[in-house]
Amino acid sequence: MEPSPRSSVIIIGAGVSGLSAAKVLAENGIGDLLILEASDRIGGRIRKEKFGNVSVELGAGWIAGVGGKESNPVWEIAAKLGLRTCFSDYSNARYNIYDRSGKIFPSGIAADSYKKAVDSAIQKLKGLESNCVEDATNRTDFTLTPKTPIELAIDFILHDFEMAGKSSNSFLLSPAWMPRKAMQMKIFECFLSCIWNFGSHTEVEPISTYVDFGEREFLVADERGYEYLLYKMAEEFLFTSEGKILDNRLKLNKVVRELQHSRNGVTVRTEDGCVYEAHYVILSASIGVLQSDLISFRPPLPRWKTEAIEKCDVMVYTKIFLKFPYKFWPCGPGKEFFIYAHERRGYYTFWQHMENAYPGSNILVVTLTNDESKRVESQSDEETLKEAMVVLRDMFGSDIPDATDILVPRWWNNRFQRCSYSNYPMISNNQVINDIKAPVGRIFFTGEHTSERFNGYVHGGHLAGIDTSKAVLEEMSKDERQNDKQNQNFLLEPLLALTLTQADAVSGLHKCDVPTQLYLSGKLGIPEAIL
Ligand SMILES: Cc1cc2nc3c(=O)[nH]c(=O)nc-3n(C[C@H](O)[C@H](O)[C@H](O)COP(=O)(O)OP(=O)(O)OC[C@H]3O[C@@H](n4cnc5c(N)ncnc54)[C@H](O)[C@@H]3O)c2cc1C
Repeated sequence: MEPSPRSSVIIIGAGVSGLSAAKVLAENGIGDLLILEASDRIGGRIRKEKFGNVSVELGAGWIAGVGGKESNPVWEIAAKLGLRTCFSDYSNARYNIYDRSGKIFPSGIAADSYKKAVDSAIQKLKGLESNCVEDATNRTDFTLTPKTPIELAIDFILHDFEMAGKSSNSFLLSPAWMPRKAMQMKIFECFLSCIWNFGSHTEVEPISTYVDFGEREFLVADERGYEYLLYKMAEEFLFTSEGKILDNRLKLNKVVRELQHSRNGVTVRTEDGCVYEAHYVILSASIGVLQSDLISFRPPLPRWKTEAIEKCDVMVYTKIFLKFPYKFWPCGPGKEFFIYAHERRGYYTFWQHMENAYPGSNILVVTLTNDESKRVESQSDEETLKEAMVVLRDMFGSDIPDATDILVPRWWNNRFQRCSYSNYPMISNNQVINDIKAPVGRIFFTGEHTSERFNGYVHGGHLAGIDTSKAVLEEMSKDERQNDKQNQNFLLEPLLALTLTQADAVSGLHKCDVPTQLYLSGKLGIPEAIL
């Protein structure tokens, strides 16, 4: 198929990072940009769906990091657009832990188990801090191995919701927007104290979102959805009519399969056989997609790049929505979040009712992560519904009604996502993220996973998109300066030839031969990035 006219920049992906990048480019006069999106919509991991007559958020649900010394840019946009949000108060979740017979653990036991789990996590961290990573992981003398259902439940909340490791022994710091405020803040304080205690030796970073933007989190509860922010953003630089984007610079259902790159530019091939050319590409596909074989690169990406991509852990996070004919769970202050303690870690552990967000909606949400997410993704929704009902009957008795509807998002099996968000090692030297972010030739990488301080969050994606487009603009102006210089040399050449001796002229021409030839053949480009 004939390639389309060459664009200045092609942006792959129309999630928050791709759209933020495109908007900055457009605002800086890059009119001939093109956005290629694999799915049939914009938004990526920000996605609402109608469920039980309300809008539920299958992906990002919270605006995290509000009320601090700096203003969260996503919160600012939401406030400007009047997006409806609800404050999430997690402080009582640990006092709503149910055992399998429906009894709530006494607050003393819950507080004690929680304290032990936090202390244990801190000890492990300290072990890591003192550079005994191997040792600390293997030692069991000072750390608690969760065994009882309540210990397992708390361990799950601490690690999968705060440290987001794959197991209780992995020390990975996750984005901290997920339900767990009180506990998160507790462990966060501990992180800080670790850092202070270990002074300059430490490499544990506090969670920038909370330090910079504040500790509060707000759940988006708006019929227009979190994605409304993105439609409004798109409206600022793409042609829209009646809420629909009609601009042909946004192409949906374009699955990019190959990027062929050289000093001259990038050729993009899509699954439907289309070919697009650009001077630069901004690739915003998730880290999970980069780890998959969806997009191939010609020539292949250098080793430092592929190794960095492989090193980044991915987190799968699944919110399962259940609709009931009436509510049978406790409501009121301190009851929004509750926990189920089971012998199997992470088995339908974390619950939220949606009465605060949508009163009368009679919807419950249960959150699964990683292996449990993958397990439910691979089974039928009926099976998942059955499992969830057994859990709910354990907690609330056998006479509760069956759910009338269920919604199970499948982020892991979505080939355009392959994860919910990136998950960097907590103890790291930033090399991995720097390498993931670094461009390769004319291909620039963006997305939440490229945000050093805010990876995993919507604002991380937003800020990454802005940063990446600024870097591309910088390269474009370097190109321009170089082209101007070449132009000047080219114009001066005949003059120089007249004023120089024949010998001088020959050697002078020789000096500017290569760049001139490159210029004339249109091959002048930026140097290949550190391959
Ligand atoms: C379940 C879940 C809950 C979350 N909760 C929160 C939360 O409460 N608060 C918060 O701040 N963050 C949350 N996040 C994280 C947040 O959603 C992401 O960090 C952010 O949306 C990522 O944006 P992005 O632009 O980097 O990537 P994406 O949104 O994934 O955008 C990338 C786009 O690229 C497209 N694409 C992929 N491959 C190709 C290809 N080959 N060709 C063309 N297009 C392609 C994809 O279809 C997608 O549209 C959550 C995420 C999930 C999944």
